Amino acid sequence: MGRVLSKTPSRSEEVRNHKEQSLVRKMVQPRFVRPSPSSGTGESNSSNLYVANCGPAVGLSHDAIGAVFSAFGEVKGVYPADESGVRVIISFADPFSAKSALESLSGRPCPDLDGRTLHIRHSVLQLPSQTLVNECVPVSLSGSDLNIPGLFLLPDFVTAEEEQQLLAAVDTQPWIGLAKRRVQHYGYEFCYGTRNVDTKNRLGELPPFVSPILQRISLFPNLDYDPASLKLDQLTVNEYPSGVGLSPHIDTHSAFEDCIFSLSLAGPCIMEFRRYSASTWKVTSTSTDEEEKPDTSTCIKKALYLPPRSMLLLSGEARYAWNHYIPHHKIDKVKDKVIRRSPRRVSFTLRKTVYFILNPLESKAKQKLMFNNTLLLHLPRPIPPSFTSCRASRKILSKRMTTAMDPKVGKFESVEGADLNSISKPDGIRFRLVSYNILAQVYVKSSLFPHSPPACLKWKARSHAILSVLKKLQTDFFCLQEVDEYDSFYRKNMESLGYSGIYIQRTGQRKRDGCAIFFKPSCAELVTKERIEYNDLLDEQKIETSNEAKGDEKEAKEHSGKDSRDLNDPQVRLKRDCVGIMAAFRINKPFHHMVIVANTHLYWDPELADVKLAQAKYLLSRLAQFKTLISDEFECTPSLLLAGDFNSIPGDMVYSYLVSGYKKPAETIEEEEVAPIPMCSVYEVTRGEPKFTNTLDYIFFSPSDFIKPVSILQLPEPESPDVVGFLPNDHHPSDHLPIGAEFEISRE
Ligand SMILES: O=C(O)CCC(=O)C(=O)O
Ligand SMILES: [Fe+2]
Repeated sequence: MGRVLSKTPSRSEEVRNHKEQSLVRKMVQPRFVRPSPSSGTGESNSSNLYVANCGPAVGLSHDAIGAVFSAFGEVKGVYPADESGVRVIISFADPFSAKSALESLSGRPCPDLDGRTLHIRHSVLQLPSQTLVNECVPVSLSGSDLNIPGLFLLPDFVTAEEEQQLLAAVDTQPWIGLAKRRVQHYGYEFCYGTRNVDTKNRLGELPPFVSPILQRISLFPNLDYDPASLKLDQLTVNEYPSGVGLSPHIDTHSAFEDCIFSLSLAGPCIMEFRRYSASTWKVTSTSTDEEEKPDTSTCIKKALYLPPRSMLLLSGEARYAWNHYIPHHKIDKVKDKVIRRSPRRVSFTLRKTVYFILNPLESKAKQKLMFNNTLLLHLPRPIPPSFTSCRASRKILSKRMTTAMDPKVGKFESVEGADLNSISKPDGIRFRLVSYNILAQVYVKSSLFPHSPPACLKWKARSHAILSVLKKLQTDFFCLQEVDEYDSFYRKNMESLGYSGIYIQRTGQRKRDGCAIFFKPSCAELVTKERIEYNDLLDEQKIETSNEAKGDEKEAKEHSGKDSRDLNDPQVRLKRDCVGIMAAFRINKPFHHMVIVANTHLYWDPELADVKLAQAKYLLSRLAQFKTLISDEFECTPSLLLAGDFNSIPGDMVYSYLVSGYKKPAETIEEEEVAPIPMCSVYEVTRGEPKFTNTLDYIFFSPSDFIKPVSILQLPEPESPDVVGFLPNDHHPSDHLPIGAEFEISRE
């Protein structure tokens, strides 16, 4: 009788099995895709997650990602979600593991994945009928036939011999593998995760083999552009195998100047162009660089045949108003001919990077330069005594009141027909947002508020009065600052008023208040959120040292309320523990619309105006990135609201910076100071900024054709009896008053 063979595989068998399994895994990759923009977080009983903002293109291998997710259950596979290299599908063995991974990891930085903030949704299974249909757009053979201003195509820009030399040159260089194509970067690396260039890392001069092309470009006919656009310093070489295309996109506005040149080599392709109707392109052009997936009914499409050796120039309208893309086809129809794509097409895309000196995300060296310049140029300005909500400047007497608290709130007053013109749409979405610094109890000491009635400073009376104000305001969103006792008091009480909340506490140990956004789930569904910590502006290695120093200075600070350490040290100066929070909400009725709401509290001290400015810049850079992510992931144009206590008055550097993206170029301060997103203050564009106490708090919104403020919360006149003297008082439980606005969103 034969022996029963052992079932335990040998080591070599194990290795082979593993290899076979990975092969099988690759071959049978399930067709899971990202959920459609209208399906919210996807199918919540799915075992598959769609994870954005991580992948090989940002240096995170599928194995590393799988290891992090396997902490929540058995991971059956990690697959690219698309060709971007920054989105993956995680396939769990069961839906419970998927759900708990989503709940634990989504919307917060993941320390084991380079601190990237993951955006996770349940994935959906793609049905076979949804596979790509080859839509036909008539293909033009010449650039001028397309009739797109700023687009030029020059055939035979290089000779066949030069083409071979260029291909040979890049083939000696290492390729970076993306999901479906390979790339090389010269000058600066283009980072697919952020859709930006890493200006910290100059890779060097452009290689000598492109010099003849650069020379020839300078002789390009029709060139009448700003010479800055033509000092090309970035080259991306793309290699597409047959059938592989490129998704619709507009090259990143904030990363690249106007003129973009693309040389086709080795094989032809069809490049398609699409844009929204003329009335909307201005709006999208001001946003950062999103992949646009518009409603096809309002979109014009054109197609151009790019023969090998031709050079394409996209500039002006062609560069900013039209998305360009290469359909993923193996066969293209050009006029009446059927053209098979060659096994390989290589393109050289040449661009000029934009250099932002004051971008706080740039190199620390530049930050310090900015820092010193600002210090030299900007003298601290005292807050005028009329702005009484700045605690440090409160010196005037008020009458004492001892009666029980009787909170008062203003009414929403219509501003339709005010500066913003359009007529109200009957089927628009309307919602209200209130911003309110509720004054953390930790700051409420009678020594700091000597003129307020002592009874109204007590936590119990004040907290209940605040709740009563919030209840009376009946708004859809609250952006609250200086929220302490979030878990023990506000969250629960707001829940019983029908609100859900998200919260970020200040960093550091000393001050325990933070920023909260409360929203009505009946109005808006929370999709994803991100934390903003302004201590990110610090040079990380040095934080340790400053922390050590902290203990010694603690006592001194407590007495003065100020930081007695060396404020010339940027590490000390920038470490203010201030925070913000931003979130994307989906409003479902009467139609789907995504709204991004950000809430923050910037540093208070007028003497540290440069620090506040650095915080404001960091805030807008994060908001712009978040907006790009949301537009891209949810295929939408979100509206953008930013509220908070900015501790700045109109005309301050912070205020001027925040609205600089909206002003006409002639009005902007200096070119490098322009904010990456257009923002304007809702009070300013309607009734004017309030004359009174709240001139530190603002609600900004990003103007577009489809959002307009329809009412604002009235503020009392300075002489109104309920505000005469000092806040807090019996009618106002904080030293700030709530500000608010109602917005109307019309269908895009
Ligand atoms: O391959 C091409 O010709 C276009 C490449 C492109 O659009 C890009 O790199 O942004
Ligand atoms: Fe492009």
